[in-house]
Amino acid sequence: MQESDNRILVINPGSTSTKIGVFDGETAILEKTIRHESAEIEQYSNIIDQYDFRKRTILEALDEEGFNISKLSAICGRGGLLRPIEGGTYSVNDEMLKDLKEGYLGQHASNLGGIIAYEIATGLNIPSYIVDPVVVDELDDVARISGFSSIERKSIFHALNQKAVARRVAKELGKKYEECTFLVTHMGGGITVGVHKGGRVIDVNNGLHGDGPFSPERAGTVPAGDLVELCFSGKYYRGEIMKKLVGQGGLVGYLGTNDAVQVEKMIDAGNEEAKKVYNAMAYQVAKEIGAASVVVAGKVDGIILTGGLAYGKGFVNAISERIDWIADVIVQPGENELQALAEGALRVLRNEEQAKVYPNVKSAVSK
Ligand SMILES: Nc1ncnc2c1ncn2[C@@H]1O[C@H](COP(=O)(O)OP(=O)(O)O)[C@@H](O)[C@H]1O
Ligand SMILES: CCCC(=O)OP(=O)(O)O
Repeated sequence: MQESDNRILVINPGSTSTKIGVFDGETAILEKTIRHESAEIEQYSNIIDQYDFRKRTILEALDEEGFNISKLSAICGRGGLLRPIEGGTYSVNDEMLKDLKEGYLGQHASNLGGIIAYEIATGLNIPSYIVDPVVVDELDDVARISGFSSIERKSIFHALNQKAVARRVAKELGKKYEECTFLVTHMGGGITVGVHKGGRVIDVNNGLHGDGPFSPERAGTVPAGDLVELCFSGKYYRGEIMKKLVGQGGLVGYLGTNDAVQVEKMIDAGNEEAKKVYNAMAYQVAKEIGAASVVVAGKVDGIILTGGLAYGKGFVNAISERIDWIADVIVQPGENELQALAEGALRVLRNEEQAKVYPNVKSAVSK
């Protein structure tokens, strides 16, 4: 190991996968994605119930690759649905663990990132961190107003990857991230479209159970009145409705799978329903990007398409042909989250930054 004191394990639990990495300094020596079918995930009623299964998955994967965890110097997990906070690297502390276990702003696999990081790290007597959690909140005030005075719009999105990819593209363009205006679209289990301006994400759809396009496992925006009728129809418990919005929504609801590769195979085999639904998802993503462009009056340096779905050429084309009149479309398939987690931890381990203490300033924003 080049940098003997800086071997970092990074843990990224997503809705359709668990991704892990081991880094020596900035260099990845292991990156692994373990995909989870919706049937495997659906047997758990709460995210916290997935704790043993996800932790075991991680430890078994490390074992298979012959990694000795006693050599680690820190563990960094993807941060979940905490109170709204500014971006950065945070030490996992008791208050954070409490909010992650409860799911302060809701239930999502990323809640497990900090918890698993802490549990493994404590056994090894090393520090644990999270970086740029899904609740990073940099919204302009105008974007908080929903139109329903009892409900405020929230910033829940792929903050870690959106920021990491936007920084990478800015560098490739020879600019600073803070000088650019990008519309960044992350397309994974959930789909979020963020408006990045002056180094802040000033507007974004709530990708969990708020608004925006439907996704492999989420319903996105649904007609509000019809949803209210369904909630009070007596046919469903609260938990069942929530599952129809998150987990069993989107592609899962229509086609029974969260796997876009599978959907593409169904389409190739002549399944017309799969074609219609997949095309509708591309249509909704494009529509959301169009709406986001209006936030900055069309003055956009680039539209970035990223996340697992950005590997799908047909899907990307179906989006691009509707939006490429706005700005150049830059496709960055997959994500940079493992690297971003490692770099966030490294900045602290190298004393370039101090770890932030949770919770901080923005936690006054209402639930
Ligand atoms: N080569 C590919 N072509 C099309 N879709 C893909 C490809 N690879 C992965 N995907 C899809 O991307 C989605 C997962 O994206 P990902 O960013 O890994 O999600 P998450 O982090 O939420 O688990 C899945 O629907 C998966 O099938
Ligand atoms: C909760 C917003 C982030 C998100 O949707 O992540 P996944 O795509 O990994 O589920």
